[in-house]
Amino acid sequence: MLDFDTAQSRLAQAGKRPEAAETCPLYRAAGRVLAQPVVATLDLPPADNSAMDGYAIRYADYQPGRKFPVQQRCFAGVRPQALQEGQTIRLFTGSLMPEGADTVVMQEDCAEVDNLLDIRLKPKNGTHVRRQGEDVHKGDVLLAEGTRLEAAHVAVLASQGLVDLPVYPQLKVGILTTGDELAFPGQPRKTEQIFNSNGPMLAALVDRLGAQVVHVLHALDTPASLKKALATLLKDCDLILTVGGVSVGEKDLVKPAIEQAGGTLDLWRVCMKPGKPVALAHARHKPIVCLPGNPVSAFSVFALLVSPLIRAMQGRRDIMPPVQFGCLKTAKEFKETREEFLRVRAIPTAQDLPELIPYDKQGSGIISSLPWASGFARIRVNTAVGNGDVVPYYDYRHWLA
Ligand SMILES: Nc1nc2c(c(=O)[nH]1)N[C@H]1C(S)=C(S)[C@@H](COP(=O)(O)OP(=O)(O)OC[C@H]3O[C@@H](n4cnc5c(N)ncnc54)[C@H](O)[C@@H]3O)O[C@H]1N2
Ligand code: MOO
Repeated sequence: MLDFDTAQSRLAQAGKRPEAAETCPLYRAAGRVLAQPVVATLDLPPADNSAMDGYAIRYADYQPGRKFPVQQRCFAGVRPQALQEGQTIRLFTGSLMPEGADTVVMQEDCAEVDNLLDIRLKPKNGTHVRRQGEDVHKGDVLLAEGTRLEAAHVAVLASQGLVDLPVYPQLKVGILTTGDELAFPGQPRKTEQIFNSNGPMLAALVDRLGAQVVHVLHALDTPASLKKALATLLKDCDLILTVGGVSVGEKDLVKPAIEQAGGTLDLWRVCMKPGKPVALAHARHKPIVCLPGNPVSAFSVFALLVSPLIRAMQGRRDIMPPVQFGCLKTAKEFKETREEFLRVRAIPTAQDLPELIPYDKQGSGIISSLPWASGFARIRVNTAVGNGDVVPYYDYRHWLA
């Protein structure tokens, strides 16, 4: 059995990074991955402007008690006149600074009567002016290639006036569930069947990572059914995720079906709990990850082993999310012969580290543990861990994004 960290880095490198780029409109850019760095072509702000509703003056003109005639009322979006000596121009937040003015007096610190401004509080030289380029300089690298675009990045791109962006094509993922005991939600369920929760769950996980779910297929436990499904997935997808049928049972036919389709098995079985029977194969240069059928195992393997592979194949820069730490709060002691990933809920505390509370049922079929938890606590192999011990914590927010 392969150790967890080796398996994680081998899976992360099991796919090709994208080469081609395509164009995506700004309004559809959230969730996409930049294929080129973005360099500023515009200073931000593009020109000095007022940070307050107030009055522009030349600081050198100020004397206590002096009244300033209001030369112009200059709203944001209006071009200001050049300020004449001893005068003031009425400005609003975002109005451009008039030529010759260097200071803005907030309207709360002065009073305008009959077109004359009386400044009641001595201003500070240069105050309340937002300087050209103080945010961004023309030529700055704003976003790196491989950045996954979120709303914050869209704000930066829009502020440069960009409408079309170079992005990598969306990764196409195919999902294959297996097993005669499964009925899809919406289909009639026989007494001997359970609903197929892994198919929809994996589709949601893939979608959340910003990849495209091309197929969610189901194969019966027969070589012919598996062969047909694999052929479709290999034709249409860049990455294939199968689930179930990879353990040691007589109907665990997925690995032989991949080999029959011309694939080669790269690894099988990782020293982790849940998730041991996970396999990695390649067919037609495309990675196929075979996830264990138990729903908690499939979910955990996806987060910890598959998500870095997907990020890499999407062309993202940061493929391995941060691992944090937390303090276990438990009445039990944990010790396993495999690296264990407990489903835990992290509770912030006044101290540095959050408390990690394990769900009371930790079996691989306990679906209710998944939405209850906020992440996984890692229990090192053959190491007894109990209340108050500090352990690595893998937060869903990072590992499923
Ligand atoms: N003799 C042994 N038995 C098992 C071993 C072992 O080492 N020796 N390993 C156990 C471990 S650990 C796991 S994990 C499972 C993995 O088995 P498979 O990947 O072959 O998965 P299946 O047997 O097909 O299914 C396991 C379990 O999950 C349910 N399942 C499967 N697919 C779905 C789905 N799409 N939605 C909901 N539930 C699903 C299935 O009904 C089974 O209950 O093997 C252990 N056994
Ligand atoms: O690996 Mo299994 O995933 O322990 O249940």
